[in-house]
Amino acid sequence: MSDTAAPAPPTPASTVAFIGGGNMASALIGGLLAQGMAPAQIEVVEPSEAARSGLLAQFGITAQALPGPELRAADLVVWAVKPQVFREAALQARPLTNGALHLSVAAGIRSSSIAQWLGTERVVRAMPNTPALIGRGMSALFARKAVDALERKRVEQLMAPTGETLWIHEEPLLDAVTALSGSGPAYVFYFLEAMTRAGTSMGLSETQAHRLAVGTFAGAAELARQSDDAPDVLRQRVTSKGGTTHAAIESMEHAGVGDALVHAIEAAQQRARELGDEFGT
Ligand SMILES: NC(=O)C1=CN([C@@H]2O[C@H](COP(=O)(O)OP(=O)(O)OC[C@H]3O[C@@H](n4cnc5c(N)ncnc54)[C@H](O)[C@@H]3O)[C@@H](O)[C@H]2O)C=CC1
Ligand SMILES: O=C(O)[C@@H]1CCC=N1
Repeated sequence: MSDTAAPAPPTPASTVAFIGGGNMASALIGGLLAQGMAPAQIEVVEPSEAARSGLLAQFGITAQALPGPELRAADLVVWAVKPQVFREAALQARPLTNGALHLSVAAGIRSSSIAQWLGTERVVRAMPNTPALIGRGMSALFARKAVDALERKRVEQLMAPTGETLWIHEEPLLDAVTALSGSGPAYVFYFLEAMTRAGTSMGLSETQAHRLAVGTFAGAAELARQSDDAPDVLRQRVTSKGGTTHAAIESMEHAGVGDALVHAIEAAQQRARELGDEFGT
């Protein structure tokens, strides 16, 4: 018998695993591939045949219908399933993912529930939004205490191609983030729909109205981003005394549009809390 130790089996390259391969997972996977990660370093568990075909066509990734031993190579597991199925999915994958850092994008589900289901304290939550698909997302991140600085960097690196990130240090605020920026793109689209409807009812074509509304949103948002002035100051600059904008803003104030929007966002926050209560531990 030789006293030379047998060569160690090659260490598999570290991989990132996604549990759930829908919209949010796709946005993150697109970013990882753009960073130069190979499709073979990305594992996806996705029960829907249609979604698996989509992942293969879009990214060249062969997703698995069920969690299997390939998950063991993942040092980072991203949870991109709906809150309603998180617990079941976590309990299924738990024996295969010990040792990994976990990142959840699920709305409402608290990190204490995730830690309990997965049997680890190494849990980060992110709340992204759909502009992540084009690298213009706005995400907030929250890490449990056991997550070290290097692991936080790892998460930042994963999120970087999707847009801006912001760490928050009080987990309950993630429900506010979910309500504001997580759901926020839908509010913008809702306004765009209404503005386009107004345009067509005044005689513009659908295409003209859509282009004018989208261009206005994009330009005004960029102006707000670049300007040192607060939105109310920027608004006042558009609003000539006795002019057209004044007539519109007066009408909106009379209808309570601003307050209604605040109430709507509070309803979203409340729903995020309920999701945590209903589908958490
Ligand atoms: N869509 C959005 O704007 C945002 C969504 N989120 C959160 O991201 C999470 C995913 O949302 P989306 O990607 O929009 O949903 P989605 O429906 O596009 O993707 C979820 C995927 O999970 C799969 N799935 C179901 N059961 C599974 C299981 N047991 N194991 C693995 N995969 C399973 C589904 O087939 C589906 O493809 C949700 O928790 C949501 O709260 C967070 C921020 C924004
Ligand atoms: O509507 C939802 O529940 C998810 C979370 C934020 C955006 N979409």
